[in-house]
This record gives sequence, structure tokens and C-alpha cells, in this order.
Amino acid sequence: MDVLKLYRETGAYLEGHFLLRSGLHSPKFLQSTTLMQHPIYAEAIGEALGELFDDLDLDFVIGPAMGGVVLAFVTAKALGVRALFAEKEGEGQMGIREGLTLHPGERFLAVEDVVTTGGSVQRAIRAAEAKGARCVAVGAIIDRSQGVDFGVPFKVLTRLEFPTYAPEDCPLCSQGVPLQEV
Ligand SMILES: O=P(O)(O)OC[C@H]1O[C@H](OP(=O)(O)OP(=O)(O)O)[C@H](O)[C@@H]1O
Ligand SMILES: O=C(O)c1cc(=O)[nH]c(=O)[nH]1
Ligand SMILES: [Mg+2]
Repeated sequence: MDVLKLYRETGAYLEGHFLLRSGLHSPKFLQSTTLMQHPIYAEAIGEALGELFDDLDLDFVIGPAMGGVVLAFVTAKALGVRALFAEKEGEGQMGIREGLTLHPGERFLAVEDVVTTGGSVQRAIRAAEAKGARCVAVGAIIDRSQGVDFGVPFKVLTRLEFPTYAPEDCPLCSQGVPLQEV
């Protein structure tokens, strides 16, 4: 599956000067919400991601909101397991809302639309592990990180080398290009 083509064709591949979740800056941004609003593409992505993990004995898939909600759903549907999500809960934390059931000892796959530092998916993993479940693998549509280690297998549909800059070293800031918060 040519994932980048899908981002491009749906208008989800953005170029400019962006503030990322981690505080880093980048000239590239993949707006997964724009792509995932198309159920036919979302479902195809869930099936492709699910295939990478169909040898695991999973109880559920979880993703960090918002980007991970639809992705967890379509991947879980492809794998025939439950779909959960973790929500932002104040600075640097995520939690699992009342009503989403999760039992100690359950095995889960954590999914993320785009991994830059891996911080967001890591927070979702911690939220589920705090309730006694165990992360056995991590999956993503796009890995644009410099390399992250989750301590479990990490499989993705596409790896991309996109530049990221600390704000103080950002050439786009030096050129006066307006920073976009997306
Ligand atoms: O690997 P990281 O450095 O954590 O960055 C990637 C995260 O940033 C985006 O989420 P964001 O919270 O910005 O938006 P969302 O609520 O639409 O998911 C994206 O969906 C990833 O979750
Ligand atoms: O690092 C991020 O925040 C990020 C990068 C990206 O390409 N897309 C996205 O949704 N978030
Ligand atoms: Mg997100």
C-alpha cells in the first residue's frame, strides 16, 4: 500500500512550517484526520496494519486520542478484537475513560497514526499498563522518528525521513516563515 500517496491524494500531506506535539518544528506535516475521514481508506489502513500483527494473541488494540481513535477501531476490527483509546488528561498524561473495559493480564497492541518522538503512544501504553494490561507490540501508519525503542516489536506501514528542528535551531523561524499550529 502506498500510504504517502493516500495522504497526498486526500490533501493530508502538508508543507510549510509546523509546530509538532513534541514542541519540535518541521516543514512537513501529515494530517491523518484528513485521510481517515474516508472510511474506505481508513478500513484499508486498518487491514494493512492488522496484517502485520495477526500472529499475536491479542485482547484489544488501543490508540492515543484523537488520531489513534479511528485507527485503533479499524485495526481492531481487522484483527477481531476490542478497540480502546486513551485520552489526554492534563500535561503529559493520558487516561482511559470510564466505560472502556480493560482487565489485568490482557495483551494489547498500541497503534499510532504518526510517530515523531513516540511520546504520545507511550503515554497511551502507560495508561493501559497502569490498569494491568500488557503491551506486546506497537504499530503505526507512519514512522517519522529518528528511531524509537518501545521495548516491544514496532512495525509500521511506512518510514519517512522528515526533518524536525528544536525551535532555537529552526531555519524556518530564522527565515521568518509563520509557524502553524495544526
Ligand atoms: O510521536 P509524538 O512526538 O508524540 O507525535 C506524534 C503525535 O502527534 C499527533 O497527535 P496530536 O496529539 O498532535 O493530535 P491528535 O489529538 O489529533 O492525535 C499524532 O497524532 C501523534 O499522536
Ligand atoms: O509530531 C507531530 O505532532 C505530528 C507530525 C505529523 O506529521 N503529523 C501529526 O499529526 N503530528
Ligand atoms: Mg495523536
